[in-house]
Amino acid sequence: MKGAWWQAAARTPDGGRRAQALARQTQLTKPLGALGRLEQLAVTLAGLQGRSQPAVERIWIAIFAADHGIAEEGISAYPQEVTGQMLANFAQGGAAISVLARHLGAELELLELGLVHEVGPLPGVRQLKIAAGTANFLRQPAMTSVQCAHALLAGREAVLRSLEKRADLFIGGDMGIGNTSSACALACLLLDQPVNRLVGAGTGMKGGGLQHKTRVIEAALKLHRPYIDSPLEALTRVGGLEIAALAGAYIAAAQEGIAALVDGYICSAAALCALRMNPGVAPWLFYSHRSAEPCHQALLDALDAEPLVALEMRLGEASGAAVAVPLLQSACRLHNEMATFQEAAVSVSLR
Ligand SMILES: Cc1cc2ncn([C@H]3O[C@H](COP(=O)(O)O)[C@@H](O)[C@H]3O)c2cc1C
Ligand SMILES: O=C(O)c1cccnc1
Repeated sequence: MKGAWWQAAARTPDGGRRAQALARQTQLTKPLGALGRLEQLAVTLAGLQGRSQPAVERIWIAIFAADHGIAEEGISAYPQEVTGQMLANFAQGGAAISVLARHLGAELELLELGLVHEVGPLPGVRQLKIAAGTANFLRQPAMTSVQCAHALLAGREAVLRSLEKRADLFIGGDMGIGNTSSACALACLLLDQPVNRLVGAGTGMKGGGLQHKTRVIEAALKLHRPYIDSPLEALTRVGGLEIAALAGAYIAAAQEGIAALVDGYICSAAALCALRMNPGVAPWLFYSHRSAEPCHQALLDALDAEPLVALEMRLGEASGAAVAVPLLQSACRLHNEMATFQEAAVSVSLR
């Protein structure tokens, strides 16, 4: 698709602010480099936010929920109804991300992109209903190109709303039973790797169940591979509505100039799509955690990403990103509030 919005140039981070922040780090009362990667985080954020005092105070978390047709192949340990039921749980405040968002004082935006098992209107849930879930990609493309474009746009619109509320940081999250199969299929296509090297348990497929999941994804890739000539085509054929929305959000974040913190496995698959669709996205993404899913490391390697924490989490819902936020906040507060050698009358090393 020539001339689509996702191909428009990403913004360039502010090199002047970045250089200023780097200079300030040399003046703070600590041996240079002693705060490790926290120093780099503050310097990078200063460049992205275009301000000498970077901040992560207003946090926007958008959770994209959607069903996956591939779930009918028995590739998840949980039934498809759980997608909608968990969306209701998010809305009622009982899910992991509900707790973490409250803890952070973050805005939690819930978006229903398309369910098979409708849950009816829920307070606080934006219902877009792009399709009744994706089609089963073992038999046909998961999405039409129009559906995929709608989902990409849903992600962009979430980013635009976060900017209206003057958010400092955008976080996307996923909910969709079966989406580890989609993420694995995407990773195999984008990284040109065999399924058995990247496939993982997801919600808990082990032994024969995992073998079955592997065979289903292999068969699906055999069907689609001959038609895949672009990352967008891969996303359309084996992705999910929520994965496309996440990719759209990362691209829009880079175009509109807001830093995004990437969650785990599913979000990293979306981030790799986003980068392949628009390479200017790369500087705008921070990577929060390393998921216990084996495929995640392969994706992180391809993204040249070193996540902030590795807690063996494998939930999704933006939960890994949420737990990493305090690290970004610490980096900012240290950068902004520590005394300089001059202010504290501490001698600078002469050696
Ligand atoms: C109760 C529950 C809450 C979740 N929250 C996120 N996921 C995560 O697990 C699902 C992907 O795993 P699979 O591909 O094996 O279905 C996604 O919905 C993802 O968001 C959950 C899964 C369950 C069961
Ligand atoms: O790491 C993730 O994002 C993940 C892992 C398993 C299931 N859902 C999400």
